[in-house]
Amino acid sequence: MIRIEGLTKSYGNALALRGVSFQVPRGQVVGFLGPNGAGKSTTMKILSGFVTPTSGTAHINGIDVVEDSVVSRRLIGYLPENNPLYEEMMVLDYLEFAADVRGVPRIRRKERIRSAVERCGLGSVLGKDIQQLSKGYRQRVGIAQAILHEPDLLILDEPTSGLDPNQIVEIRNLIRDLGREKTVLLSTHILSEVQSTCSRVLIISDGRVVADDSPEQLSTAQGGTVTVVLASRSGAALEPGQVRTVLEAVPGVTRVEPGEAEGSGTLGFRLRYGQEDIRRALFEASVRHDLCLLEVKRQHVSLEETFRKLTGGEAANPETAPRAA
Ligand SMILES: Nc1ncnc2c1ncn2[C@@H]1O[C@H](COP(=O)(O)OP(=O)(O)OP(=O)(O)O)[C@@H](O)[C@H]1O
Repeated sequence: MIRIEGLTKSYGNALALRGVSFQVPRGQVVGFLGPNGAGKSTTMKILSGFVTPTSGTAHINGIDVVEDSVVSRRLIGYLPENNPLYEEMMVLDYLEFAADVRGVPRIRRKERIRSAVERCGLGSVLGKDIQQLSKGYRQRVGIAQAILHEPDLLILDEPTSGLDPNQIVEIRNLIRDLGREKTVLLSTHILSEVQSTCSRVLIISDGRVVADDSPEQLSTAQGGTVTVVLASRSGAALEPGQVRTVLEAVPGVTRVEPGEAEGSGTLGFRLRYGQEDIRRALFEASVRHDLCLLEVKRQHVSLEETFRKLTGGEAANPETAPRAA
């Protein structure tokens, strides 16, 4: 559905995209994550035909978005960042106007608007001016205008930004519902949103894609910690330094830190690991060294930690951030 190859974009001397490539097959709901200024909106604007790339190509369903932007735009429903709407218009008038702009044939217009209104839950506000609406309802109007022409691909730039928690849940449910029949690319800063809505995550930092995987795999690939509580099998006193040496030698363990014990005669440690699951090797080492594992608890790195690691932490701004790996 989407094929992007070697996309670059410079605004004057500033390079917003430094060679972005990815593909999205039909039917996926993809979360596009990245710190401020990473290049998410620029990528989405290029796909939607509002910005021309400096180099590289982008295709929607095989249609070049630069060469054939009139055709490619028909395949896309786009909700821009900040959702610009005509505030003084009534919701119904605005949707009629949007259907006209989108080239929805007159004969189909009524039915398409009815369907978008129903899907986005706008029935009760059709007669209101847009300026009277809450931010949540405005986002629904923005999504309704994006689906009027029944596009196969939805590009949603921060659809839940500025919403309260209830509104966020409602818009998320709407996106999940739309994702059952459409391909969706949505950008967000909210990591939990990606976990609850998306089957795939693309992380972009400083104009480059730095990760592309399912939310679960992304966390797993970054490793995590295993907390253990150990006792001696024979009843002999445990010597912390010796036990630590045993644990450090377990294949896959990258660091051993002190952890919580469970009472006298026990020792607790926190073991950091990379990609490998260390639990089997840990069990075997314990048996070999006459140790009894009273507790083993594994925790993957959270998506939030993964994001910070891949994007250079809080200072992840193209002007100031260290270049991501
Ligand atoms: N019209 C423009 N003129 C000059 N620079 C721009 C323009 N639009 C974007 N940029 C710059 O390009 C870079 C990427 O911006 P972009 O808006 O694509 O990032 P983003 O990931 O969407 O950020 P945010 O999460 O803050 O919306 C930033 O450094 C930004 O300042």
